[in-house]
Amino acid sequence: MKPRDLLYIARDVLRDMLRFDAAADAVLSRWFRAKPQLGKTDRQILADTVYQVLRHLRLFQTLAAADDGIGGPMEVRLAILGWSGNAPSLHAALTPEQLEWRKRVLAQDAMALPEAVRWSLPEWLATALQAHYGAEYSALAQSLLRPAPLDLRVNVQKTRREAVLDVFARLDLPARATPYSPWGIRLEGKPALQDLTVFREGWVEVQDEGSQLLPLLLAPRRGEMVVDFCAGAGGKTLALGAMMRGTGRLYAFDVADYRLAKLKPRLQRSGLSNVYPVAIAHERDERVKRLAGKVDRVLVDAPCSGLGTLRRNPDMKWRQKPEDVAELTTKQTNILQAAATLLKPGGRLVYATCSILPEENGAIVDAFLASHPEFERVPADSVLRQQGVEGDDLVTQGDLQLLPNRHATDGFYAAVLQRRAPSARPADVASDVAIAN
Ligand SMILES: C[S@@+](CC[C@H](N)C(=O)[O-])C[C@H]1O[C@@H](n2cnc3c(N)ncnc32)[C@H](O)[C@@H]1O
Repeated sequence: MKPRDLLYIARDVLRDMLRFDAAADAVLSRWFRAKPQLGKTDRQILADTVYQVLRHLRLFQTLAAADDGIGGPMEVRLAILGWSGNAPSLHAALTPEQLEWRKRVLAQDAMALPEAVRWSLPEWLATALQAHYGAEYSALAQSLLRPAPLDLRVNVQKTRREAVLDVFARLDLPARATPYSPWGIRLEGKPALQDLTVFREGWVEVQDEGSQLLPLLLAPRRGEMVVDFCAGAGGKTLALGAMMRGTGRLYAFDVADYRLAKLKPRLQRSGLSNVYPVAIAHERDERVKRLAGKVDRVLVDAPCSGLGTLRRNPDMKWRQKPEDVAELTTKQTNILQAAATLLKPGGRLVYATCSILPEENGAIVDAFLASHPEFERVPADSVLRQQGVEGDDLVTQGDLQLLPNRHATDGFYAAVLQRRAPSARPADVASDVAIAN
């Protein structure tokens, strides 16, 4: 497709996306389906351009409003500023006037603008992050603007990380072991995974390194009864199933059928036979109640604002509002309480989110512990150490706290909780041996 035509498609996609009534990836997929004539490179440029605009939206809108020297609707000017093709395609896409305008606008000194504009954060979020992260706010805000790398998790049910790294080396695809997760591989580029045998055969799955640490905190053992309470498309379910070496029973609950449906092909590739997807109506569903007191370990990967994943989903910062976060915290509280009833005495629960807001994280766990004296917090650093994960900087006030500026992962939070055994010994994490290998 001619770059100039692509620029105007980007304008139309942005017009749709900036209504924020659907997730950006869903809007983009709809456009890809509507425009089958777009080639692979066209799609890449289109995706990179509109995501660049979503990341820097507040800055671009401010800059483009201050200098409207080329006229036309705001969406065209945003697409011009966000254009992410190479130099020849840029010159082919823009008129000389547009090129000149782009150069002039992007050369403006943004330092004079307020930080929240420079880092393209809505005011409420900038205020919340600044209040919680203090001196780290600036580094965090800037790290959220950078695109995320492509991380993979090696399926230990089928292979070892070294074997996959060897395959990538032979294919000349730059890749390296991730620093924290024992199963993680970080790729430099973004190869089409569907074309790779290692992917088709279930040796690897796409999963951010931070997300890989949550199953490690739950540390399920062979033969146990485990529930992934908010399993979605099963990113963490698959890792848990592999840690259990395909033994025991792993229930994958979720209220969204369509998300569980996406787990099915992944399960097939994974070679796991211990996973039981169950669609529940809500957290108090009869199918949940039937397992009360019978489960060894429960993962609650709670529905959240997703604000820790802005590198991948920059639209979330524009779609989420403070009142949505307030609604989510009620949901999180209810889900945590219901999930906790499943545990046997001595059982472990991990409460996790991909949010960086304290009200969805520590505040939920603190309130739960205050009203549930039969539970106690287990220090996440000791659990991680038992699992062979080094990194004291991963844990803040006893809980896992991952941030893109510190750990080059998405933002994740997780607390490890244990239901006290009747003998009421304090959390004896030392007796909790590392996963059977
Ligand atoms: C953060 S996502 C889970 C992502 C998933 N664990 C993964 O690794 O791919 C949260 C999930 O919670 C589900 N959910 C929302 N309300 C729920 C409820 N009341 N009970 C169980 N799951 C719920 C959503 O459908 C969504 O799939």
